[in-house]
Amino acid sequence: MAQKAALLIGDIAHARKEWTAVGEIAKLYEYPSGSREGFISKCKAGEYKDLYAIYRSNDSNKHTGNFDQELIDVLPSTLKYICHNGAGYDNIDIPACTNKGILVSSTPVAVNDATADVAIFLMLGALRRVTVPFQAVRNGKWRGDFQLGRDPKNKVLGILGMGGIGSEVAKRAKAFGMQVQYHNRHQLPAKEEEGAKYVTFEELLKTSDVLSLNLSLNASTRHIISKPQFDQMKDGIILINTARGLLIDEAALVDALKSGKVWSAGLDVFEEEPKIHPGLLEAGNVVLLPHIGTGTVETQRDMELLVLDNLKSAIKEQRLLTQVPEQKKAKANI
Ligand SMILES: O=CC(=O)O
Repeated sequence: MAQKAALLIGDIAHARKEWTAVGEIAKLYEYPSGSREGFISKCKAGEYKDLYAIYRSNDSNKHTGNFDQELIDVLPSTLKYICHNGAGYDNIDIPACTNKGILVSSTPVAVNDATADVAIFLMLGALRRVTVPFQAVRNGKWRGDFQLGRDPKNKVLGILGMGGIGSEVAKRAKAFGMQVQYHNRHQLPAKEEEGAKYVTFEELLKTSDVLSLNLSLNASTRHIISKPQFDQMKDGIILINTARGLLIDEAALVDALKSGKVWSAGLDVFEEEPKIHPGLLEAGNVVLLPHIGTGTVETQRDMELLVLDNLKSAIKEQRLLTQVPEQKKAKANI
């Protein structure tokens, strides 16, 4: 039987040695950088005609664009697995992959701690409205227009999306003396609830002092926080988003910040990254980070190793370790 081939798109920064070792069980290709057109023409020219598995990442999306229907159509028919580096995979058309018999994995769990840490960092920053004094001290104005902040203690934290990251946010928030409640489509078993109270989406909006978004982006969650949801929230709510920018209608958020409905916000993700709505850049009550939730050496290495474990398992055992849930029932067309 011919040797299977694996393609790395983009870079591996922390597990290069482990990627090279995959060469013992597969032929290796790399597409380190380039354009979408360049990648599509290589596929069309049959350069990867024996390809069995791909390693790609949210970061390498800049070299290929989204793995949408157009791109999936030109991938070689020998391709069976896409091992994706990222907890979010909204840049991959999963139904299109399933239809072509391609199975996809992502990197849940490995991202949980680092992303939850950034959610808490943003929450504390938003509670203290840190942006104004943070900029003032660097500009030689000492505290500038400093205003008093708020304590997390005794505040109600609402978590929308209590998966791996949401649970870690809940654990950390309890250490600050917060009361935690959450909403998911289904209530979790008690042992996975981290002592948080299950409430409806409406109740979450109406009763949370701080709202943290920890859910994935898909067609049904796009703009899940928009004007009608802001209208239901408590006046002076604090909003934290470390998940995906498109969960929030940014223009509606800017209005809600201006009106005081939202007292402050902490954002690591934006609707049209790397563009940021000018109303957010101007607002002194918003803490901004440039999508660095998983940006630690330890987490990046853990994520890369998990992708490689998926890749090796696909090559050796025709099985993914962390297959995306939408595909759990799909079978590889092997
Ligand atoms: O945004 C980060 C990720 O999806 O892992």
